[in-house]
Amino acid sequence: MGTRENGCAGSTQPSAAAPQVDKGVDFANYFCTYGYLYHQKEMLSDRVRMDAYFHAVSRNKHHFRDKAVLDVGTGSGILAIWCAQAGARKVYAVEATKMADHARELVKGNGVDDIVEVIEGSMEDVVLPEKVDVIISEWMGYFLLRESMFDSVICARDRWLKPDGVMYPSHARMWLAPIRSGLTDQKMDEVNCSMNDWRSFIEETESYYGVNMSVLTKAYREENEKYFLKTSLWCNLDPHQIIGTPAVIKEMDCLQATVDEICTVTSQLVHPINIDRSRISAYAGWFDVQFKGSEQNPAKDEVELNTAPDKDGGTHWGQQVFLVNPPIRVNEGDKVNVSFKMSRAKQYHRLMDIEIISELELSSGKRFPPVTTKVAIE
Ligand SMILES: C[S@@+](CC[C@H](N)C(=O)[O-])C[C@H]1O[C@@H](n2cnc3c(N)ncnc32)[C@H](O)[C@@H]1O
Repeated sequence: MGTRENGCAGSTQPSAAAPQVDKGVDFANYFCTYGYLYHQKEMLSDRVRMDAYFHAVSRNKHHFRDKAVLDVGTGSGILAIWCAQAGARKVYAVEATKMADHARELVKGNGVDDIVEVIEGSMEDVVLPEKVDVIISEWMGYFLLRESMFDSVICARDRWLKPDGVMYPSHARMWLAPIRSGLTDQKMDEVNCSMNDWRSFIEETESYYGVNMSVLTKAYREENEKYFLKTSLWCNLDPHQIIGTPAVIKEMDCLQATVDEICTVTSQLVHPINIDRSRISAYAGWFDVQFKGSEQNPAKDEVELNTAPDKDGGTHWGQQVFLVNPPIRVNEGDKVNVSFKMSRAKQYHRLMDIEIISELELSSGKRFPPVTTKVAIE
């Protein structure tokens, strides 16, 4: 901690992985939606998310009492208000969008404006008058890292967290599991349907207007396959759809994590299959985060926020589903060896590209040639 090696503005040694982002483009593509109350309301209505943060703060008041807190990306101000209610001496609530005005109103309306100071600005540019004891932030995107907001939290931590400070959440994990789903067949049907429509379109265009469009057929198919099959899907899955043991792709201690290590995430996984006569038609990715405090300053009551498939519903994050086409036939006792890689999309650092190489190993020990699945998280 204390170094500025993670791509913060003003860093003396910017990380090679830290992107040079045009702020205007970033605002148009990313921040603008957070400026709307309807979007904040979606997050505020996610009971699993809300309960986790609320319990983490209210059951660990010793971390907050008389302390200085920084809320990175305060949005409506909800986390900052809870920190004040838990006894914080001062809460710096930083928000990049005009939602800061609403946050200020909400803070005042709830009588904690003597404690919570809402600062409109990008975390990377904000200067605080002191270092803080706690950094709280809800920075998680789909499959944990989409949105790349954790970069801003790392930047804040390296600049503003005291050496014995605590992160809320303190730890995070990414998970992957093979699943069965009708979605792969459904999306393949949609590609076929779209190609049938394209063929009629070609015939009509040639007969009415004398131009043969068929040289574009390959490009049209590729475009459709990218849209229907090679872009991840948002789902809240039923746990019964998981057909192999989930595996942890990555674990992070939020006090230690660096931007370099999250720019590209690679992992070798093994998923034992535990359902007979099934098909891996996709992989599902999700995350969990823990509020455990730190070694020096542990939580009294540890809380977890889990976005795994859940029969009682789920969260607004759901799971990201990566279709495997064609599906892989499996039986109980087989296992699938996976090489996983997630990197940031070249055109925009807040989106992700996924590569999953699956090698099926039968219970007899026979191995099949690896199959590669490439999917974008958009
Ligand atoms: C997922 S929302 C969470 C909002 C609120 N903390 C909550 O839990 O309901 C993330 C918020 O962080 C803000 N944000 C993201 N990156 C930021 C940055 N670098 N500086 C300031 N605000 C940022 C976004 O505009 C958005 O309002």
